[in-house]
Amino acid sequence: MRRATGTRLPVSGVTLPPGLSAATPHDSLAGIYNGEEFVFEESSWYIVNLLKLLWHYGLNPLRMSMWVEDILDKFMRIYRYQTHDYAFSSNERLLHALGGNDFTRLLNQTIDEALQKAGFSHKFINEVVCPAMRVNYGQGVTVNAFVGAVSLAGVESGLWSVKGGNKLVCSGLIYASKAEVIPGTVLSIEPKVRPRSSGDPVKLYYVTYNTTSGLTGDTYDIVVIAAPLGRKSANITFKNFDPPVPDFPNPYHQTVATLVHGRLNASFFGYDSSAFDFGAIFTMENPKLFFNSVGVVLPVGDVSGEGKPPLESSVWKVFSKEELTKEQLNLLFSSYDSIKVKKWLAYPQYGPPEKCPPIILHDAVYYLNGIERVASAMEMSAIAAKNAALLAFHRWYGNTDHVDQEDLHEKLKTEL
Ligand SMILES: CC(C)=CCC/C(C)=C/CC/C(C)=C/CSC[C@H](N)C(=O)O
Repeated sequence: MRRATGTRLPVSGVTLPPGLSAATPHDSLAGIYNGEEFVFEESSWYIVNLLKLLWHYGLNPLRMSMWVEDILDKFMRIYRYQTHDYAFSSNERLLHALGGNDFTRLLNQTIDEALQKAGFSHKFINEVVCPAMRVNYGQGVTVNAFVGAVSLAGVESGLWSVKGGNKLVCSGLIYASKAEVIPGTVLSIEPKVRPRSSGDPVKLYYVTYNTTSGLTGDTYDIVVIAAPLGRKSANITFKNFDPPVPDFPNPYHQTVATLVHGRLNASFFGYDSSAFDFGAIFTMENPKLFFNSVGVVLPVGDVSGEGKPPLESSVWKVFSKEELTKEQLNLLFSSYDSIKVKKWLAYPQYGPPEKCPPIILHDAVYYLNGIERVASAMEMSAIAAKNAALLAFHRWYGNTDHVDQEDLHEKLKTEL
């Protein structure tokens, strides 16, 4: 793990000051663009930045950090609960155990409503909070307030990145678990009851999957689904379930990530190329804008700045709702030599009040991705996975004392 050099809003340095010095010559600056002009341009001088922030937004940035920190402090309780093997049978219960009604309320209101109630200014919400939602979740301030808080945590300074890419977390976990991976696509799951000469019959699930060698399958005691369910994502048929697996609406939001090796067009942003040193451009809501953010992709771990390519020949990551047309690319870049486009259903389409999909789909069928409706992030998926493992274990052995326990915070305070 390395300190992240990625997407950070210019307001985030306020809580963790990098020092009263100028940024290194290789440090690129962030700006907030409203579709016509920059409403905020980061300065490479910490003190100038601080004064600019105070001038534009008063104490809102500092208060925002404190607001997020307060939620984060309560959220971190989950690691303690899981260390003590406690599990939750629904995402709402998990959330309630961490922050009580304050947390469940966050699911039922927008980040806009929550921050307005907390006294943040419209200007700050539109110019700072909205761009953070757009870069992280491709949506505006109508997302639920919990994912809003996660998104704001994601633009603070002091984050860490995985050297080599986040995909190493998945391969590392598979390796550590010694799991045998069968490459293929799951098509259906069906309960099977196997009679036993002595005692109760064994309840199993037959999972059918398509592999390179054709259609095949196997029986399992416990099934854990770790892919978003839906017609456009994991299209799994639940055959002959009694009771049937409930249908739940699960809309996902399309995001297009375009990686471009080239030169950003300063004049598109109304700048002369010699004075244009933005490495991250966040955007406000504007129907005329065809992208959500543009940011330079930097290697993880190179804190010295040495080895970083000059901004003019960098790799840029553009997030947009739709695939960029040739005309749009030519507007945004004065020249480019290679492009990679990834269109995907990256996270839920958020819209409070949010109802989370169940974790338990059947006796021993568990579903992890419901937690994405609370907030979609790899940290959340890791928590959901550990919760499902603990839950499956406790339900298998009938340990009711470690499932859906109330007042865990108080209980663990006195236990330790
Ligand atoms: C409750 C709070 C404030 C934080 C929970 C901890 C957490 C999940 C932190 C993640 C912060 C982060 C890196 C957010 C970026 S947005 C997610 C990103 N788009 C992704 O796909 O992972």
